[in-house]
Amino acid sequence: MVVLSKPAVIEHLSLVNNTIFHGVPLIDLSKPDSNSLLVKACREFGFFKVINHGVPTEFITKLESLAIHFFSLPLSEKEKAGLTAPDPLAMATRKLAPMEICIVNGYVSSVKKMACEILEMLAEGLKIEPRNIFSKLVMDEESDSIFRLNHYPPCPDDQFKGRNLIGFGEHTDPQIISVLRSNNTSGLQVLLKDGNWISVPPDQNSFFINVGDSLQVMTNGMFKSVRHRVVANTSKSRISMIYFGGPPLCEKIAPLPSLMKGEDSLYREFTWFEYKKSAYKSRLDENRLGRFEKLQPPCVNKERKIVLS
Ligand SMILES: O=C(O)CCC(=O)C(=O)O
Ligand SMILES: [Fe+2]
Repeated sequence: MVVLSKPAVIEHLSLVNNTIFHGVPLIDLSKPDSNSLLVKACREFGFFKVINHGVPTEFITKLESLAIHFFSLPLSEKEKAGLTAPDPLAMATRKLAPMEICIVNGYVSSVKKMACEILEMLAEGLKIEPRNIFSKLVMDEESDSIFRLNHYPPCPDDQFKGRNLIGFGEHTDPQIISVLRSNNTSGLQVLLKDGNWISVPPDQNSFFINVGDSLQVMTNGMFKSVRHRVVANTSKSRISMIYFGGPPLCEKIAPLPSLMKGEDSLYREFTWFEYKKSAYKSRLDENRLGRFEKLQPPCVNKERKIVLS
């Protein structure tokens, strides 16, 4: 399914931190040490970018032109084409013309292949078997994956008195893995472990990868589902393209026994359908996994006293 978001869903006005971060892990997928670097990035950030990803440039440029065309249509044309949603928070969906289908399919199948390769490299890096333990969920015919195009019109500084507009509120992606790129326009921010939001510089030559909630659960919290948001750009229109690789609706999601090594499971088992239903009912910024966390037994501190609170 292709989903086109409404132009800039503006949630609230606030002062946001615009510190540019140059430390996003960059992983060259063609290098022999990439498996362990992927694991490290998923543990430390839940976010990284990849080069030598194998997605043909032609697929990327064609899709980007198509997206620019969609979003530059006058409102009346968008309405005619079913590109506007009646409710400002709803997503607009529409049927595509055969040529457009060809462009979207080419891009999505190539990006899906890359996402699955990354998931297989992660399994290798974690030394768990089979190699396709994660990727088979995305490869499955019934996989509940989504492809989304977002558009954020420019929000000039003078108009908003130096304040930044949040174009897409903070959240984590619920699926297994997300593959993102933009039209070389800044706006994406991620939350670091130290609690600081940082701006991610755009990069035309890379794909950005997010760990999703389901992968966090399958790794019993070892990999972090990254909290992120988008701040509207002051001068340029931002278009982003995201492929969300998800499992089949009936798939049971739980920590993998091969990764537990005697640890307690942090989450109770749930189906992807249950999680998706719960996530869509909750607020975007909520810790949506909270409802699926297991209550941990009271911890014992160094003096071996039971700590009850
Ligand atoms: O537009 C972006 O860069 C990110 C959007 C996003 O996080 C999402 O669609 O889940
Ligand atoms: Fe997201």
